[in-house]
Amino acid sequence: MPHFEKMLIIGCGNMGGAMLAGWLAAGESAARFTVLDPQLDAAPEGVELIRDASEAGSHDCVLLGFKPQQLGAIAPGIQSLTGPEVTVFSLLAGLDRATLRDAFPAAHAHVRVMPNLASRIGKSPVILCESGLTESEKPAALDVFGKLGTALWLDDERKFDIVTALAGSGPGFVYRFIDALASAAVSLGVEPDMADSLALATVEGSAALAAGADISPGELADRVASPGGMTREGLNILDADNALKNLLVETLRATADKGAELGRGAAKQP
Ligand SMILES: NC(=O)C1=CN([C@@H]2O[C@H](COP(=O)(O)OP(=O)(O)OC[C@H]3O[C@@H](n4cnc5c(N)ncnc54)[C@H](OP(=O)(O)O)[C@@H]3O)[C@@H](O)[C@H]2O)C=CC1
Ligand SMILES: O=C(O)[C@@H]1CCC=N1
Repeated sequence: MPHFEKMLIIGCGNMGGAMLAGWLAAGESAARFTVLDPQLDAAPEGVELIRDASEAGSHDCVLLGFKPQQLGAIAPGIQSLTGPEVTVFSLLAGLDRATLRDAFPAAHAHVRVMPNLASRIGKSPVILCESGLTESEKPAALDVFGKLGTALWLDDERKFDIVTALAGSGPGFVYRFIDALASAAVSLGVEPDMADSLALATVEGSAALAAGADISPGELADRVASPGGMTREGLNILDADNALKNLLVETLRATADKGAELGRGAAKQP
């Protein structure tokens, strides 16, 4: 029997909505999905939208898409949806597999999933860490989430918060960088509209080139810097005392620390 044929998405806001849009854009049938979300205005065409757990039909997996801080309040009301035939996929940042097992003890398997908002356009990394899947279900899970971009297993769960910071939160940091690049140009006299559009086009083209290149981004940076030319002077500012790298180490550390804090908060809940 095929695995993960019918998914119930519980909480379909920014992230759940981006994933659902990504699956539909990838050609998945809308009939495979039901959304449970009390306030959501509408679900995409053909996707069933229910407001209460009591309205749910059958499904073989749920995708938890509400906030980690809501686990204690929501879990008791969805026990009946997470029985022994159902795999729990969780987007809840910071919440480990043990917490998911405690919250949904009857479920068949528990899988942490960390995508990002580029799921909407099929270009998200998706990190998975499982407990309880059978050998035939593992590739099926990779296939489902691989439709949103590039899915991969992380076996060492201790690294989940840091890869969440990198790949889940990462778009936030990249958007901030694009904004800062444009804003720096504005402060040096470039018109705001032109600065915004040049900064975005530069990051888009650079990422696409790096994705298709057979050399690393570090080497590509050196290729941009013509010997004796302009770019090296700018790179020297970013590289001095590892300024940019150190800033990003702090950025990822603070982000991952918050994941651990969210995890401890959820583990304390009754
Ligand atoms: N945003 C991102 O880029 C990423 C988010 N995540 C994870 O995804 C999850 C959701 O985050 P995000 O999408 O940003 O948050 P949102 O607030 O946009 O989405 C949460 C959704 O859950 C709904 N909800 C609230 N209460 C219930 C309930 N009782 N039953 C069902 N649904 C409910 C909310 O409705 P309402 O708005 O009406 O309260 C909302 O639609 C989090 O766990 C986060 O860690 C993971 C990776 C990236
Ligand atoms: O900010 C958050 O908590 C979520 C997790 C990763 C991205 N957004």
